[in-house]
Amino acid sequence: MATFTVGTRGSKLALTQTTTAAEALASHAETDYELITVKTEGDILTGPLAQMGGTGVFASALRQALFEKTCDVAVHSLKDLPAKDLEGLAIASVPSREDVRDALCSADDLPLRDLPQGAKVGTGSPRRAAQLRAARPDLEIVDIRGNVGTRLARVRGHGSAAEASPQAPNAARGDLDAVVLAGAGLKRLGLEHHIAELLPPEVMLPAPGQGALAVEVRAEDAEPTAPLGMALALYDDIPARLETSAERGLLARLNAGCSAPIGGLARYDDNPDGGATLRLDSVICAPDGSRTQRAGAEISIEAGADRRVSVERAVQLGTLVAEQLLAEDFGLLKHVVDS
Ligand SMILES: NCc1[nH]cc(CCC(=O)O)c1CC(=O)O
Repeated sequence: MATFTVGTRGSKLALTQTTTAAEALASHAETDYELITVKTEGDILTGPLAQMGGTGVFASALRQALFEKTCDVAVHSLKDLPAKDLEGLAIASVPSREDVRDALCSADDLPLRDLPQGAKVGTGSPRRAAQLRAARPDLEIVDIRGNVGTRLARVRGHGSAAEASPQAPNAARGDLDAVVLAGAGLKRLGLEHHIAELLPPEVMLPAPGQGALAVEVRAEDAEPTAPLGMALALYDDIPARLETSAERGLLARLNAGCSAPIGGLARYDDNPDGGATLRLDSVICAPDGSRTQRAGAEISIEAGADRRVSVERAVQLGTLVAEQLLAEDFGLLKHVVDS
């Protein structure tokens, strides 16, 4: 087939993720690709992320580029995609997932429990802020944003920044005691030496879709007979696809986006009989962390189950868990619904 074009945001993380996906697709399809950098609203606006309102600020320009045929393939961080599918486009692959956990990066590499009383911890995410406050009510949460390097520099100090060498990661200090970032982003950028602690899901439930990529194309290009169809299908990973389908099902039913204080994590585990269990856990937090509401459920997936049926069941699992949260609503849900 002819060369295909792949749209990407300009950040280092986006370029790394997009290149990984493009290389995999090109090798499955035995062809070449061309990268096209697209500027997105999320990269241009500077206000706190949580106040920018609406979902998908990072994704919309890339999707526009697909519709306009500026590119054939768009690679997104799955957690930045709105939970509702968009008519005319298809998520053709969800490749195998990176680490799903949130990472604490702190001065002197202190874990969460050892941070000094009243320590300043930076995050722009209401979900992370609320769960940090629930675990450590004494912390001072500071609203920050920017790319991974900028955020790390708030702890490591500017001269050292994200590019601090593994030999001297603590060469300088910033104005914060710690920041929380997705472990996946740090690992993909080769910055895992900055991670003091990968926060366990019991303490910090990650954002739905965290650590996963979504490869999106125009719907007709996802067909098995389309030039890239087989390559896209080969790049799709069943566990990652089912986990993220459940997590997106949860968000879709709650009508919530990535700036809502909602955590959701599904895990796919193989069973000895050849089948698997898909379990989804979720949390909604009061923004001040004073209350949290949890719900979870699981389904079993038979050996050799049809992929399309399993995806539908995963989405239903998300809906079911969302409805458990809605049924027991203690008034926290009014914080989650995006306008
Ligand atoms: N919202 C920004 C964003 N979107 C995806 C990632 C990291 C990679 C991932 O979670 O897959 C990040 C940065 C972060 O949350 O620290």
